[in-house]
Amino acid sequence: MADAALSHAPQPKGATGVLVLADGQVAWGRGFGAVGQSVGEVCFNTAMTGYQEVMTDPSYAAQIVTFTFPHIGNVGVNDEDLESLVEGAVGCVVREDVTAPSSFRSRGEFGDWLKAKGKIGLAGIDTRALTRRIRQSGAPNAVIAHDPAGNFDIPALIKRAQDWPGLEGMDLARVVSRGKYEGWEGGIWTLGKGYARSPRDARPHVVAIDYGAKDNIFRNLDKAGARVTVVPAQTSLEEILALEPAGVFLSNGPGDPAATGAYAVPTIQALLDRDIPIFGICLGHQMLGIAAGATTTKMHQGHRGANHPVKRLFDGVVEITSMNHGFAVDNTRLPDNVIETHVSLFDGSNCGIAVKDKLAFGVQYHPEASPGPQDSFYLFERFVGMLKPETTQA
Ligand SMILES: NC(=O)CC[C@H](N)C(=O)O
Repeated sequence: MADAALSHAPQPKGATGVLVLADGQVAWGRGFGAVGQSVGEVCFNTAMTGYQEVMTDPSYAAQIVTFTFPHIGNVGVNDEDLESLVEGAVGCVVREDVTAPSSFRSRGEFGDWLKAKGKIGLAGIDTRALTRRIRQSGAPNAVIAHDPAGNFDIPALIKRAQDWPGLEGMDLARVVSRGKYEGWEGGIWTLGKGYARSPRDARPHVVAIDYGAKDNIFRNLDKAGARVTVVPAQTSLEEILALEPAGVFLSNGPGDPAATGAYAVPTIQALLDRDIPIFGICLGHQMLGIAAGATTTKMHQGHRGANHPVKRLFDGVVEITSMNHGFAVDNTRLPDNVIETHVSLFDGSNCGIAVKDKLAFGVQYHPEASPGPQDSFYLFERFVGMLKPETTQA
């Protein structure tokens, strides 16, 4: 079977998986990972490494990730390259069949791992054609389905994709947020040493609100010298203040930032009013923008990859960044108190803001990498450097 592009073709012999778009087009392939069907928005990610981090990033909740890199799964999976244990992408679309893992770090096979996580894989797809479709017409809603016996009810799958309301207006942050308070332990990973142990001396206390966070953010805050307490998305202002934060961190997360107005935005506004230092990443950045009076929009195709150039406006330096977003702060109508600090060199969209007269800033990209370059680790140091250290030991 040749790599399948989108078409209205009938089911070819041997097809055990299919991607069914809401407009009725299908791409037939070979299923792997979990058996079943899942609905979501189809996006594409251009990173050449880091598929395990991508598939465990909760910001991909309700999305089906098309990897443009053709060989996915070939270095297997391990127990270290995880960004979260909560749900992320519902499935992935890849070009080549997953081969036997080849890496000294591998502890398992990608398809088995996806299956254990209930995520569906689909191989044998012309991922270039699918990516071009997304670039031309925007990210479509679709169902990804896997059945080893090859039984697919295509009209029912089309209907499921059509009935799905889509990401716009969808509040997913509170769904994927971890449910309990957690003290954070552990810094960033290095080869041969694993994850660093946090020193126990007095450090500035960061309360990190988990809207679907990637763990490498907390590891980087730890490395930059913070003591980190992770709290759920709907933690009240009073509970946050009772923890006596030196600063508050707003995490990345899935869904539409404008749909978090019932809980996140008012809390962030109140933190701004109290002049508490704030740092937001991706969804956290977008919600900080909304709290300060900006608006967000849904992008045509979004940005997902590990080599996106971003210009830092105050000194012109270009950072190569990791990205995963489908919404953006609208930089065509920023209020006077929101200063644009970074822009995308791909399309000029907003990539960073600072709130005037406050110690509050956010970036649209992922300075924590995982996967991706480490050009922007400095942001964690800048944030923790703004904060007062605790006088007593934690
Ligand atoms: N990685 C993120 O935090 C993504 C934020 C938001 N869900 C978006 O798609 O734009």
